[in-house]
Amino acid sequence: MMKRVLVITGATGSGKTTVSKYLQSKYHLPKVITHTTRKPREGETNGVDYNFETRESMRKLDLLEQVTYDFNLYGSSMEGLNQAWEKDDLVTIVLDTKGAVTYKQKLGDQAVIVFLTVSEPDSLKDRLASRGDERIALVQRIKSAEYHRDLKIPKQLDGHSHVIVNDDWNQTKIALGHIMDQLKA
Ligand SMILES: Nc1nc2c(ncn2[C@@H]2O[C@H](COP(=O)(O)OP(=O)(O)O)[C@@H](O)[C@H]2O)c(=O)[nH]1
Ligand SMILES: Nc1ncnc2c1ncn2[C@@H]1O[C@H](COP(=O)(O)OP(=O)(O)O)[C@@H](O)[C@H]1O
Repeated sequence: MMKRVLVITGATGSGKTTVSKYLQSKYHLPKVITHTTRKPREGETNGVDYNFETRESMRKLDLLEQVTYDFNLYGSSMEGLNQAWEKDDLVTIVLDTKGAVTYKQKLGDQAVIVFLTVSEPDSLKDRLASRGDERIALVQRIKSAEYHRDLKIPKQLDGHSHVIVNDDWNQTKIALGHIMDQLKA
């Protein structure tokens, strides 16, 4: 089987982490752990949710791509991707849209993109608040250029992605099931 990576992308609060966790538990897809200089949120574990880095340790990594998102650095390595591929031919990764575009450009058909969105962008703020994000962090996030950019699918991915409107979780599970059926066929 060709090795592939299911790239989950979309705005903050659109449900990327929820989808990634569901794909891990229901379909046993290994997740590529990426690196960030962001501080861990409550409940996040180093080496599981992210490899949490300092600017110093981030600089020493050999990264496939790196972005700045809301003043923090995020990046993923070929080593991390290969580690996940050692476990399974189909793996998943959560990226911002800029990272998703890079993956599509570098990996072609090996990168299968899922763009998550909601029909009412204002609902994202409520979801972030109910997730427990600190108010200051939330306000800053919503102001960031990256947040606004990721509300819309980038033109390079338009027509080359599965788009899921994640309003209703049961519908999203059905849509993911269809994507998984296609990938396994
Ligand atoms: N390009 C890229 N984006 C990443 C990477 N790791 C995480 N991200 C993205 O960075 C953004 C911010 O992530 P985070 O602070 O965890 O907040 P979230 O949006 O609530 O998941 C999200 O769009 C993530 O998908 C990475 O290695 N590369
Ligand atoms: N379909 C949905 N309906 C309502 N809330 C949702 C839905 N999908 C996810 N959520 C909730 O929204 C919040 C943000 O989701 P999360 O997966 O953390 O988003 P992201 O990783 O894209 O920032 C979480 O509290 C999550 O439980």
